[in-house]
Amino acid sequence: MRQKIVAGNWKMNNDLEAGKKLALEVLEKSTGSEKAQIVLGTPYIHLTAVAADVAGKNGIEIAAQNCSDKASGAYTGEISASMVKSTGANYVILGHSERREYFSESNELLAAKVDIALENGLTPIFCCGEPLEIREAGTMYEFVKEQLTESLFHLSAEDFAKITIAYEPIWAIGTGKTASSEQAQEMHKELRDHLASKFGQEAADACPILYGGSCKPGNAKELFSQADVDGGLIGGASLNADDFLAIVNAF
Ligand SMILES: O=C(CO)COP(=O)(O)O
Repeated sequence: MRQKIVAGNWKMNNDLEAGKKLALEVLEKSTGSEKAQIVLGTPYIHLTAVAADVAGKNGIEIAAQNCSDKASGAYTGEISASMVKSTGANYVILGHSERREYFSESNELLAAKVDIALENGLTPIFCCGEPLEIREAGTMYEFVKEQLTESLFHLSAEDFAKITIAYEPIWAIGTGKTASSEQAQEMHKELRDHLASKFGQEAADACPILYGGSCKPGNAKELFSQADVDGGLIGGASLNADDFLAIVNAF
């Protein structure tokens, strides 16, 4: 059976003290026997402290929200994959639509980020998803498949086996407008078939595909009951430990 994962993406929220408090609250309120892997995606500056406090406890894993496509050197303000790994984080969220939009991250750049994350032992949570106008034009499957093709299809079978995907329709992020469970399932199935066309059915069947976009305690169960929805990437609701754990426990 595919691994179930519920990952919080805190985005640019919480100063260090508030972040540590939130992570400790998630630890306290979790049991270690959740059916889904819990991942906390914190800002860079929180990684070291949060990893020291909670990484590996009750099985909780830590994620960065980005990393550089470069290994090291004169790139002021950047954080490398090896630096992320050295904090105790084992995951990195890559290609979030906010990074694609506000920081001009292209599919090609993201292919390089995926490579360097894998080289450094990080599990990429690779985000994809279409804007509203593409959904309305009805070309969303082609659009999202192309994101996967351009950023992931160069991978070896061995490296592809380490990838987690998060489908996040941009029109559902932070808007309170969730994709219906049917819309999520249809896209996830399309993406899994697309991955199977490149990596084979067995590899595609083993790849966790998470849903993100206004996923809340009230709709998580319905979304997670879909055959190809293997968990969630949670923004707003991950900033509250009770809400976040209610989503984790929707499995
Ligand atoms: O962007 C998201 C997670 O990466 C989703 O955010 P919301 O859950 O706040 O809609």
